[in-house]
Amino acid sequence: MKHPKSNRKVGSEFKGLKWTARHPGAVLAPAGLVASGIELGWSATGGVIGGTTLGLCAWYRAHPDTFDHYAAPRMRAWRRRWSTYFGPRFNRALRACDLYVVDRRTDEIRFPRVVKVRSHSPSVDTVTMEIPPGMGRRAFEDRLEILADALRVERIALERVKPGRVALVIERHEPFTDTIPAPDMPDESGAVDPGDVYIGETEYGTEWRQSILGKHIFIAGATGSGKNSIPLSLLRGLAPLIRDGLVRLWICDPKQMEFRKLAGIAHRYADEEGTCAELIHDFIEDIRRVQRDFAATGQRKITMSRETPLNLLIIDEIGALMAYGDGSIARTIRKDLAVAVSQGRATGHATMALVQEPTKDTVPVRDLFPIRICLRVTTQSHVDMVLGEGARLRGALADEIPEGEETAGIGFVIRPRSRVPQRVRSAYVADREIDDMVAFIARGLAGSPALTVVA
Ligand SMILES: Nc1ncnc2c1ncn2[C@@H]1O[C@H](COP(=O)(O)OP(=O)(O)OP(=O)(O)O)[C@@H](O)[C@H]1O
Repeated sequence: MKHPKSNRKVGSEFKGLKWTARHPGAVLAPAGLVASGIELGWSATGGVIGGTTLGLCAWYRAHPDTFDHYAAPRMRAWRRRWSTYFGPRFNRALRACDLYVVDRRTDEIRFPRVVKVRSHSPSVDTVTMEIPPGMGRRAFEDRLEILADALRVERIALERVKPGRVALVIERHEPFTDTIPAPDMPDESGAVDPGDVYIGETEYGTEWRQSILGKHIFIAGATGSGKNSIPLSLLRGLAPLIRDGLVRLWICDPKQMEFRKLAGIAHRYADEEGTCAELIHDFIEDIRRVQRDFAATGQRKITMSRETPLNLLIIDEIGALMAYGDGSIARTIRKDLAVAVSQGRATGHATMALVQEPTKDTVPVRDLFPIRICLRVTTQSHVDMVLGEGARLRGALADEIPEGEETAGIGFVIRPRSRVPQRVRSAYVADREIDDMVAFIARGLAGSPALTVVA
């Protein structure tokens, strides 16, 4: 039944009760501690707290992978929920940005209410807020910059969760302020593990490493975002294996830029759309050849040697190839890549495709690549196109990375075994270092001794 609205505000005791019902933990946890202190004694309660803290410290030290995955995001989100996105200071920031509405009858000020805080990574929080009636999403959109200044954070992006709810994706600070120097080139093949090659750093201060053993990697980034530095960093790490004929490069370079320098050390190199399609087709034929050898010898897995090397196909600007001609090349490439991705693992054939714009031409092939890297892109929608649905909401603000050399090589990958984006930066391989690498590889390519390393 409809009833007339009163001009009186809801009593503060009932507001308090409502708040308690919404945040039972905030009341139950301290109440539980006091009850335990009274019932079990303060020293026993202190012992339990101390034991829990010690257990967490031991977990933190002993198993960083599981701690960073399970415990750290929850602890960080809890801390930020109650220290940053709560109370008068947070409301003051909202007020300074005009992010509130005033009830015309009661003159009560209503702020957007924080419903959930997630802190998937140390540098990004996702704060879901319920917006009060009378306030639109546009109000947030228009004030994101001043809100970022008011909260003293790097930048804020907005995602719509559902009607009446928005999520602020808050990038607190930029973890990468310096260029990461080019990776060292090991002297000997024995010092390289192709299953674990250095590319750069992660926002956790750990090394960003990647396997090329039958892996398929898709790299998206606008022009100047630093895409090339990813394959080039990998190649420096793999240099002795390429020099010794244990890894073969197949390069499609329709743009004829940096990769042109690698033409002399590549097993195959093509720089026109038609010849690129042929090269990709021959790569598939190579997979089939190894499969036939497997069938003949009963082998099931490649052992890296000069006779059976690993193969790495790099396709620069796959978008250009997919959009070329009458579509027949795109169809062939798509079919061939589907074979490479589904069957290349056992035969030691890895692929790496680079693209400036993950548009609808490239979407069909993008889904074939299990590992995707998104550097700076020009549109919000590109982020989820590359990294998967909801990636931007979980903090992958790749469209918000400022354009410029100081941010080149910065991007996001989805952390293995989770859907959480991780900010990464690849090392920078300058022209001089590409030349050094090419000279190093070319010196030994012909006539180095046969070597066998198990992949
Ligand atoms: N990893 C990096 N770290 C720091 N600076 C980088 C990095 N990669 C590239 N740069 C700088 O950014 C500039 C642009 O990089 P680059 O041209 O390789 O980007 P790209 O994404 O490959 O562009 P395009 O698609 O146009 O080839 C480079 O000239 C270099 O100065």
